[in-house]
Amino acid sequence: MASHLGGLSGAPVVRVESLVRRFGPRTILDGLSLDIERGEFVALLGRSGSGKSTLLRARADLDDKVSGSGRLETPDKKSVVFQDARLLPWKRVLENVVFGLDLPEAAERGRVALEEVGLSGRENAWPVELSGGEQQRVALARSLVRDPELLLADEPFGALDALTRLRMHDLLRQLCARHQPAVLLVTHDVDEAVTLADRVLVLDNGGIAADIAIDIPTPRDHGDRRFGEIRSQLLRHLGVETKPVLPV
Ligand SMILES: Nc1ncnc2c1ncn2[C@@H]1O[C@H](COP(=O)(O)OP(=O)(O)OP(=O)(O)O)[C@@H](O)[C@H]1O
Repeated sequence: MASHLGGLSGAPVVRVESLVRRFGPRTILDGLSLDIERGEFVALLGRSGSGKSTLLRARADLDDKVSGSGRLETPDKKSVVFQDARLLPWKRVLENVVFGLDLPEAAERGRVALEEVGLSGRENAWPVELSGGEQQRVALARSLVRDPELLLADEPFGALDALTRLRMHDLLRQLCARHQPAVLLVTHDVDEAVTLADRVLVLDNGGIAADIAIDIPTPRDHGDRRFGEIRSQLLRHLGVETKPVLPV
């Protein structure tokens, strides 16, 4: 699992200070500040429309559609994973993983990355021949082969069935432990956030409404008492009340 240890060694990987972002007259992010340390795994929860994707995709430069202010620093070496794998259908799996990677050892690195995500032997398959979960594995391999300092993930497992999602949690946890990127994961799934993250943030009213360190050793058990407490705390911040289950 990612740890905070790397954070002792220097500046944060992501620095967001008093960030304001507006679409036309609507202010979506309203003075939001946030640091992510090297190797830290941060999950971002928030109601639909609260601005999670806007934060994840925020860029330093503004344009006609987006106005705002504040400071936003992210590393050059960053990768993004979306809900859909976005593979190039006319390229084989290995070609997708190393697409645009201009290195003599690209193919070898691509093979290693595919092995890491459990897809050895599928290098020459076409994307259409893979299941949704397998395609997301390829997307993860494509991200990690670039050795990113920051991995941005926008609901990467949202389209997968529950069992595949659990398997992907295990895989992502292992990959992050090995590669130690800083991670910003947007998710609707409170359990996913508590399972994976070092820190969970709740976005509300354009700012960080809660910032909760997850003090549970990994791998984490959903049935654990502390897991349940943190889940309830987060649900309250999201405006969902949970009632304790009374013994009968
Ligand atoms: N390109 C855009 N132009 C105008 N408004 C936008 C644009 N992108 C997002 N918005 C608005 O900004 C608000 C925040 O959107 P965003 O996608 O960041 O929310 P979210 O928290 O990721 O939501 P969800 O959980 O439903 O994906 C929404 O009200 C949305 O309509």
